[in-house]
Amino acid sequence: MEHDFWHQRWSEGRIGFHQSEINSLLLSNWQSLDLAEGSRVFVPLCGKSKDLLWLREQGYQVVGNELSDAASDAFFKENNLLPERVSAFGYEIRSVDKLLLMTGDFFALRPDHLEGMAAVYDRAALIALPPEMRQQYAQKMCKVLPEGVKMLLITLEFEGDSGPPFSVPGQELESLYGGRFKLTRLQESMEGDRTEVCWLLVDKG
Ligand SMILES: C[S@@+](CC[C@H](N)C(=O)[O-])C[C@H]1O[C@@H](n2cnc3c(N)ncnc32)[C@H](O)[C@@H]1O
Repeated sequence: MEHDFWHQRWSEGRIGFHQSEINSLLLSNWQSLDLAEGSRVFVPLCGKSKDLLWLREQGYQVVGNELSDAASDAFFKENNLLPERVSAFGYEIRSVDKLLLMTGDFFALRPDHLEGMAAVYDRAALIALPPEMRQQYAQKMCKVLPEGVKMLLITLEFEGDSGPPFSVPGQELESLYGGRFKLTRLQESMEGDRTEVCWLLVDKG
């Protein structure tokens, strides 16, 4: 999926994926990760998700990554947060207490960018990508994430394959992440004719 596709969606406000409330599967399943307060949590392809704020409120150090500068800017403005801003490691970085947002390409991330990350929260990131990019995305994740990391992953399952969003069934997740992680299907909820599925991934170590 080309960068221009996402830049255009943000500039035209075509962001139907954005939720005005905290994701309910996040709320009911996050405790399964059993993370210590203060742990570092990575939120890839985060848009301007309010889930970032909820994670911060739980006492974690939250690091988001988003391609669109418009999305990052909107996140801080809409939540009345005044970030410090620097350009570093090829990313535009905005930060406030316990929350840092790296604006730039996910696929350019390196392991040192995600040092000490204890967990990942992926909602609507993997399902935003077409099949060949999902492979690259999962490979990149496995390359840059430190050992012992856990992940809460929220996917969609439905008939049809013209996305985004794309349906990502359990067998595909197993082939993408099963080499490194043990996958557990925690919960699902119906969203119209789509099923939103929440997975726990634990590093096999
Ligand atoms: C379907 S949205 C999900 C946003 C967010 N996770 C949420 O729950 O609202 C996918 C997001 O990924 C961003 N994105 C797409 N390609 C990216 C890339 N290569 N690097 C970083 N972000 C990217 C898009 O700009 C978009 O905001």
